[in-house]
Amino acid sequence: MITFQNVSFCYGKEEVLKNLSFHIGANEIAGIVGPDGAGKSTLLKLLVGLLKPNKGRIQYAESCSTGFVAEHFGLYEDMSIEENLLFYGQLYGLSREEAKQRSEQLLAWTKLSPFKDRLAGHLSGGMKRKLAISSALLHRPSCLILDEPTHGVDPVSRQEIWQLIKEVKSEGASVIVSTQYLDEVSRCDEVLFLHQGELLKKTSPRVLIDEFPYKVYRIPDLRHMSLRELPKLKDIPYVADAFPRGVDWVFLVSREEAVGALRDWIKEKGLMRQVEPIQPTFEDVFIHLMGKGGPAHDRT
Ligand SMILES: Nc1ncnc2c1ncn2[C@@H]1O[C@H](COP(=O)(O)OP(=O)(O)OP(=O)(O)O)[C@@H](O)[C@H]1O
Repeated sequence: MITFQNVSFCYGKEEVLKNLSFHIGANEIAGIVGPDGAGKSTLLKLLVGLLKPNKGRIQYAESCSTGFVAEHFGLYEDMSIEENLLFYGQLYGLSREEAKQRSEQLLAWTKLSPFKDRLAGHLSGGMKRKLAISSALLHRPSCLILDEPTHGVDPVSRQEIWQLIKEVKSEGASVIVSTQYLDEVSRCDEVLFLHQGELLKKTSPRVLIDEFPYKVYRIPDLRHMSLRELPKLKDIPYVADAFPRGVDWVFLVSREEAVGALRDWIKEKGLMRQVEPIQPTFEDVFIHLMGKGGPAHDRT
């Protein structure tokens, strides 16, 4: 559907996207994941053609049409939900009948039907977000592009937004969606990890977890332990990384020998704790990828 070939982008002299190459297929949900300032919004603006690359090429399939919802989108706040939808339908060149039919479908998908006469200015954050996405879907684009659609919305709306994304996919379209929430990665077919303008990895969530080269262990509840101990533990042979998560400490381990050394440390500190194996999460994978500055710098 869309192919990036060695694409770089600069704001002035600052290069914020660096030599990105990837392909997004038809009927695929692609998640763009990365911390603040990684370049997610810039990448999406290139995808919709709002910005042009300084280097490289972006190629679109002939059938590709896009719908876009920016992170800070605009709605006509003094118009009702239904009026907003019909108005966008008009902007996209739909007949009133077509716009009405499509609006009804979108209102059902988003569960906004009972509120269709409410002014957009009087909606909750989650409802506004769903209306903005619906407005971008009136013309049935083959590729829907969403910049952080679930940022700051309540958990129920977040669930409904992902349900809507699934409906869009079931119609045959692709969805490209940026997020800071790593738990949303599992909902995507492909995930692109961006860090400081570089693409660290593009793969399916399952492969990401399956190929993670470390076993993950946890020592529970070390809230009273000084964080100054962590670097010492990172220096244990075959401990690839160690970091706190909540009150626990988490360890990425490349060989089992490291677990024995962690148990020795627990004994030495006089603690009653176990070293417990746990499933790697997308957060573990991402922290590890970022810490290593990408696969090219990987060490085991
Ligand atoms: N219009 C602009 N002019 C100059 N620099 C910009 C502009 N927009 C973004 N940047 C810079 O480009 C880099 C990437 O920003 P971008 O907004 O694409 O990242 P992001 O991953 O979407 O982050 P966020 O989640 O905070 O929006 C950041 O360093 C940002 O300060």
